[in-house]
Amino acid sequence: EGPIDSSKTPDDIPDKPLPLLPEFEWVTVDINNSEELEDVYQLLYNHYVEDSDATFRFKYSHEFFKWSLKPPGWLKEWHVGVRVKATGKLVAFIAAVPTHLKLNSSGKNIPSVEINFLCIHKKLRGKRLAPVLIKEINRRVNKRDIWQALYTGGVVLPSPVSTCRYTHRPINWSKLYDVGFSHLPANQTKASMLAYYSLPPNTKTEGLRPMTLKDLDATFDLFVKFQSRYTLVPDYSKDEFAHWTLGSVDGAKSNVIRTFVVEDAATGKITDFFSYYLLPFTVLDNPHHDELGIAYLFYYASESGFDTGSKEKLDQYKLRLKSLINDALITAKADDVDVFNCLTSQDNPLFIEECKFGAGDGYLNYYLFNYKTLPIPGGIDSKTKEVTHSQGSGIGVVLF
Ligand SMILES: Cc1c(C(=O)c2nccn2C)oc2cccc(OCCCNCc3cccnc3)c12
Repeated sequence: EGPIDSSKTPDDIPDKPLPLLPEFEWVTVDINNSEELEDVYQLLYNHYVEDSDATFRFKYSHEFFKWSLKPPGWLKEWHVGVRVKATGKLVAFIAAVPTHLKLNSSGKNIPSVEINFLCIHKKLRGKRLAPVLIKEINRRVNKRDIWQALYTGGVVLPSPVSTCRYTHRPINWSKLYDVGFSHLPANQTKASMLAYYSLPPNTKTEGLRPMTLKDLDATFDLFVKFQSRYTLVPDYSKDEFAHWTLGSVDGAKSNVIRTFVVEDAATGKITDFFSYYLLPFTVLDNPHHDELGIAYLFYYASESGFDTGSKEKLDQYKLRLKSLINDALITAKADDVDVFNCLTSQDNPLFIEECKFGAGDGYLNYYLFNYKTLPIPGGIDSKTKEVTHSQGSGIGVVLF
C-alpha cells in the first residue's frame, strides 16, 4: 500500500501544457469572475453528465460551483478550461480541489486533490480530449508537489478502489412518476405508492436543529472520532470541515448545503449530525416539469456509532441512523426535494432498506490515482451488486 510512483519532484514536471489542436487554447478559468463562471455553468448545463436515457441533466448553480470549487486552499490554476481561440468559447473544463485523505488501514495521511467536473462539448467528443485534460490537470497538481488524486466516474477505468451503487428515496413520488423516473409496480396503485412514501410534517429526533458556527468545534470533534469507522476518509482541518458543512463561514445561509445537529438537552452536547447537498436536475422535454429537486446525502456522524462491537450496540446505532435519516427526508421535503439520493458508501447500507431507499441502476467507481491500496468494500456484494444491509462500507469520502 502506498504511492505507485514516488520518484518525481515538481522540477521533473514540464512547465508547458501538452499541445492542443491549433484552433484551441488552454485557459485558467476565474470563477470569481461572473462571466467566466457563467461560461462554466452554460458548458455543464448543456454538455455535462446525463442519465443513461438523457431524460435529466445536472443543473449545477453558480452558488454550487463557488461552494464545491473554492474550499480552503483552492487554487485558480486548478480550474482548467479549453477555449476556441477565434471566439473565446469555452468548450471543455476540468477542476481539482485540494483535500486531505486518510487510509485508516495504515493511518497514512495522503495530501491529494479531488478531480471533478470533467466536461467536453458534445461536438468535441471522440477527439481524445479527455485524456489530454486529465494529463494537464495532473501536471498542474504535480507542479504543486501533490501526487495523488481521488476521482469518481460512471465509466469503468482500470482498477477502481471501490464501487458504490446509486440508491434513491422518493419524496414526491407522483412527480417522479410524471417524469418517468419512478414506475408503478404491477400490484400497486398510485394511492398505495403515495401512502408508502408519505412522510410526517415534523422531524422526530429530540434536539434536532440546523447547525450554526457555534456548533463547529463540537461537531468537528464528533466527525473526526466517527470517521475511524471507515477505511478511506477525508482528513479535514476544522476550516475544511466548516466549509463543507456551513458553506461560507460568514453566516450567509447556503442554498446548497444543509447541515443539522442533534443537541442533547440535558448535557448541551452535540451527539449526532447529518448533511445533504441540493443539486437539481433539469428535466429534458417534459410538458409538466422542468426541474427535479434532488438532495444527496453528504457527511454524518453519531455517538451511537462509536462502539458497535456488540449486537445490541449495533442495533442501537442502526435505529439511531434510521431516525436521523428519516428526519433528513422530512427536512429535505421542506426544501422542495423530490428524491433523496445516497450511495451505498459510509454506513448507508444500514438504513437504506428501512428508510425505503431503492437501489438504482447507476454505479459510481472511486479511483485513487497513483496510490496502490487493497480494494475497499463499497456497500454492495461484488457478485450480485445487491446492497449489503448487514454491514456498512469502507468508503467515508463523498464527492459531488
Ligand atoms: C447522479 C445520481 C443519480 C441520478 O442519476 C438520478 N437521481 C434521480 C434521477 N436520476 C437520474 O442518482 C444517484 C444516487 C446516488 C448518488 C448519485 O450521484 C453521486 C454523485 C455523482 N457525481 C456526478 C457524476 C455522475 C456520474 C459521473 N461522474 C460524476 C446519483
